[in-house]
Amino acid sequence: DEVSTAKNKSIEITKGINGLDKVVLSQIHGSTVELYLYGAHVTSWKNEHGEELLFVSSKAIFQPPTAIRGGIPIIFPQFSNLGPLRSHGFARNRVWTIDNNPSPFPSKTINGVFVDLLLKPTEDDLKIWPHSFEYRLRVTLGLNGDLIMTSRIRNVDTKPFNFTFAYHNYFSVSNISEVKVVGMKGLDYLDNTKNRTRFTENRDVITINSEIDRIYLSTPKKVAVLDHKKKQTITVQKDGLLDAVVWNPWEERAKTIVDLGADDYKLMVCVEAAAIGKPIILKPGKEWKVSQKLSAR
Ligand SMILES: O=P(O)(O)OC[C@H]1O[C@H](O)[C@H](O)[C@@H](O)[C@@H]1O
Repeated sequence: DEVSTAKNKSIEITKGINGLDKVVLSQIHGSTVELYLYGAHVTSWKNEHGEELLFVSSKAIFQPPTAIRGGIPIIFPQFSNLGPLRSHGFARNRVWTIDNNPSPFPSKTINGVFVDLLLKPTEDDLKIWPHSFEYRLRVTLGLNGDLIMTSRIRNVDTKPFNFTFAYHNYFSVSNISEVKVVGMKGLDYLDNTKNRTRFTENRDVITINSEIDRIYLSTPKKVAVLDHKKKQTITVQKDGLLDAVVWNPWEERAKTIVDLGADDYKLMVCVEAAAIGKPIILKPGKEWKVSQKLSAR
């Protein structure tokens, strides 16, 4: 019964693959989240039945400076090649620290178990991106198994800076042919496979049977991934993040990605909560606060 199966919620700091530091959050009904300090990278999110909801590549490389292929990379301060930095910026390639003394941040999630991580630029980072910032990430596993990620990015410099951002969610799917992405009808998108030409989506439901790489602009707060075979819906609820990226490399492009198994593209879809279309301009002393909540039902 309910009482005898309930465990205590817990947070455990342990070693993951290749001895990298990993945090494991566990909830009383059995759901779990795992994240690496390397990249503040969530690599696992399981429901109370122990079913994995995120995709991680069978060939993922858990070795800095390579970003982990799968899970939830944090894309900051640059999405893709939209600026002078390497693809997707550097937050996913840095070792974050645990913030044991986070600045005041009331947890709205009752009975959530959470960890706070912190990233500040090093001298070398300031050479490639000369802007002082403090990035605080709170990762919360709710009592009901929801995964909530809240980002607070503060400009501690003397000049404004601009950036783009994404929670680059890789979801696990039974087969890409079973997947429907909903919430984009009537929206404009930039097609990354066509030099970011702007088009308008006219489908109610997006099905995927070839390479897709699109930045949907100003989407509703909720977008969803339906998996017919799993009888599962994953909802991405965004707060402060206007855009949503949908990506699947499909067969040919997948072959060019060294850390993606040949057939892995069938088992994943990326639906990312992002701020790309209108880059964020942050003034000195100001903080930008956004979040996403992932639910699987
Ligand atoms: O290979 P990565 O740098 O991790 O990028 C993986 C993918 O991320 C996003 O979804 C972009 O829209 C894609 O254009 C890119 O290919």
